[in-house]
Amino acid sequence: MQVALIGLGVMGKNLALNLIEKGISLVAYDKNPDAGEDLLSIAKSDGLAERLHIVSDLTDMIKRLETPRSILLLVPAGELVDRVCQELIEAGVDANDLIVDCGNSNYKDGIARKLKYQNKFEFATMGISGGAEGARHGPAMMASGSEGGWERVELALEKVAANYKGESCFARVGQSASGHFVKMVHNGIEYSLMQLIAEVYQLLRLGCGKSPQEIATIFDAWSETELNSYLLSISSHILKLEGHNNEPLVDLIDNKVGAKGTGLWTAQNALELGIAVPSLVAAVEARHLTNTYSTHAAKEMTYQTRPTLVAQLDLDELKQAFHFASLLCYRQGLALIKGASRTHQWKVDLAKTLQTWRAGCIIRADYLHQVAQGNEFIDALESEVTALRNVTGIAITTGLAFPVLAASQTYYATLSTPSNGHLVQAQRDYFGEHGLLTHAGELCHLTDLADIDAKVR
Ligand SMILES: O=C(O)[C@H](O)[C@@H](O)[C@H](O)[C@H](O)COP(=O)(O)O
Repeated sequence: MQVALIGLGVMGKNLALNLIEKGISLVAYDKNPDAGEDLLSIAKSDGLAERLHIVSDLTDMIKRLETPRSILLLVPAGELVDRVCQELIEAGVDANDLIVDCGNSNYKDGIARKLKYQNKFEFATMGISGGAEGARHGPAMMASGSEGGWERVELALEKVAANYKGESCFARVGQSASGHFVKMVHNGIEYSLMQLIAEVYQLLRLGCGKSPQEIATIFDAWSETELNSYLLSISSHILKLEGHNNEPLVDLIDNKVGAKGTGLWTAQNALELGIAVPSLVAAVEARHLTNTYSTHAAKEMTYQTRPTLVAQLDLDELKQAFHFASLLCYRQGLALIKGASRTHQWKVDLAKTLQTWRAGCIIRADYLHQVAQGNEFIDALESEVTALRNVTGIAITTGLAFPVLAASQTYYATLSTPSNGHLVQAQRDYFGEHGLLTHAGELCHLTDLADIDAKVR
């Protein structure tokens, strides 16, 4: 089996080592020759170099590849993807060749490129998750499209991808650019889970006066249960890191949170599609808010722990609330994927999607089998519904910020309690003249509708 890989940055280099380690013959290229040299020296020291060919230009790459060719792109999202595609066309790719964009590209670009290159080569998309570690030892791979070329490479990628109980975390999840959409939503859920863990940490640290070490101990205990997840484990490890004077390393990190765009796209697309994902949107806004005040101002902010509050907070109830809110983050993400798939006729297979998230990716968690059981399972978790309500209530009274916790509680309350939409509709009707109040009047046989017409000026 032979594939090519263009882009030997952190993800590309590690995926290259994974591919050749799994017995795949690889032709690799990066416009920065040092990246190729670096990869070759690592491959040599790992005894993997015999299956690796570093080329210095794309024409040489095209010559070396058996036809039809399979080429993976791991270059930064945006116009660079098109520049490389154009260079590959000039280098001689043909209509039977498969080129897969594996970066964090916007799915809308994927749809456009599929049309743009349809007579030049087969363009496909695949989301890869797991960071450097995942790429090296087994990432999650969310592929999409019905291009004939997939048959040629999917066996190899199934081997390269993470594996969960004998099943590969490589799958073709749906049509067209749904692979990038699913990866985008993966990242949207990632943002919300990271923020949720930070909010539980904040409640325990500032709300209850616990030390990072004590919070790490609580997270470790939770990791012994079905709450075990990659993000909880790394958070516990981070909170245990200390300097020479036992100062928590986490305290030396600036509060300003970065973002490369996939979370924002998730929020934007959800609003455009009319699908509510408040926990995922709240996580994006929480990052934005950290950038609205200066580092100095942040340092000036003080907070006094309130003993009364400490007594109220039950750790087991906190664990239940965290679990439930986490499930709701996935629920919102899956609802968004389902809605987008319907709108774009992508036929996304949610079971396959969840299979790709079982291992290797950033949002992998032991409770994913519960997510797979669907909303009925979540709705049956009555004690956790109460726990989320109670903990959110206590959290709010601290005066600290809990955007994802509160958004998750509000999301579930909106789905499970009577709506107040009728008044909003009546208000819209009042100044928008949709005839709703008049119709309501007629329904209850009001003969004189003067009261309705007597509008407030
Ligand atoms: O699944 C993954 O491997 C990660 O999600 C990866 O894609 C990347 O780390 C994110 O893009 C981070 O996003 P931000 O930089 O926006 O936090």
